[in-house]
Amino acid sequence: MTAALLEAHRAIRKYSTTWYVPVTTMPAGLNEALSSAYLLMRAIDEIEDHPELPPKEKDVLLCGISAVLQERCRPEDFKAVLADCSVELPEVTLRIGEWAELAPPQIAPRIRETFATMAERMGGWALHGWRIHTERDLDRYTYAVAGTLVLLLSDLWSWYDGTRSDRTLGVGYGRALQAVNIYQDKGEDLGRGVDFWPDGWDAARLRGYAMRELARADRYLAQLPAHGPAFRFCSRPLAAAWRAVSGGPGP
Ligand SMILES: CC(C)=CCC/C(C)=C/CC/C(C)=C/COP(=O)(O)OP(=O)(O)O
Repeated sequence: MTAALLEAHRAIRKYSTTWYVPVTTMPAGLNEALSSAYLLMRAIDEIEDHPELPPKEKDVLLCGISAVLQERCRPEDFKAVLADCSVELPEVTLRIGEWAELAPPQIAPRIRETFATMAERMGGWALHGWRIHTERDLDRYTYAVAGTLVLLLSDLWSWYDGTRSDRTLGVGYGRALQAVNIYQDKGEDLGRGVDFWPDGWDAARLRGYAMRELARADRYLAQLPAHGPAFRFCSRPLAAAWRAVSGGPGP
């Protein structure tokens, strides 16, 4: 294992109880691609969630990162975007150039495309104060920050060993996991002034939304080759998501 990949795994361990094992146990090639993807996601997510950054500045930083991802991804260009930030940013964000370089060149542009688009959309959500009033708003948010990740995952499985997967069900997998996070993190999110719950929704309604998407995620998983890397990557986080919503108020 290269020093760069080892560093990436250390960074993932700091942030994720859910994804550390799935990412770091993947075979060579997929491992670098998924490590790069996870850390690019975390790097931009830390800007979206930052408690002290003003919304306008979040949008400027996220659109600046998006632009560099659409250009040559030079580490110095990421540094220039982040240099004038008014608050201290976490290491995972400051090292975004390193994470972008980890991706294998044959598939790197596909990974960068996901995060170029995601960063721009996140900037818009932050700028407008995450106005999530209806189920359609929630659909659009869960698509932007998680559904599109599984579209990327499906392309990675296909690139790696030709694994075919259902991208419609894949969007459900992403939405499900994001909805479960929103279900679990309500107090924490409200504490920093962000409300992802559509107007008038109670726990039973959000849990119903999550369970409908979890059922799609189950079908996504069931269609993957048993015991292949894609199946192994997706199964554990999905089981954890089901556990998180089991036993709560019914839909
Ligand atoms: C390789 C890669 C991009 C993996 C992510 C795949 C995926 C479908 C993510 C859904 C979005 C989500 C719930 C992220 C939270 O991760 P987190 O690390 O905050 O989760 P945790 O707090 O539960 O550990």
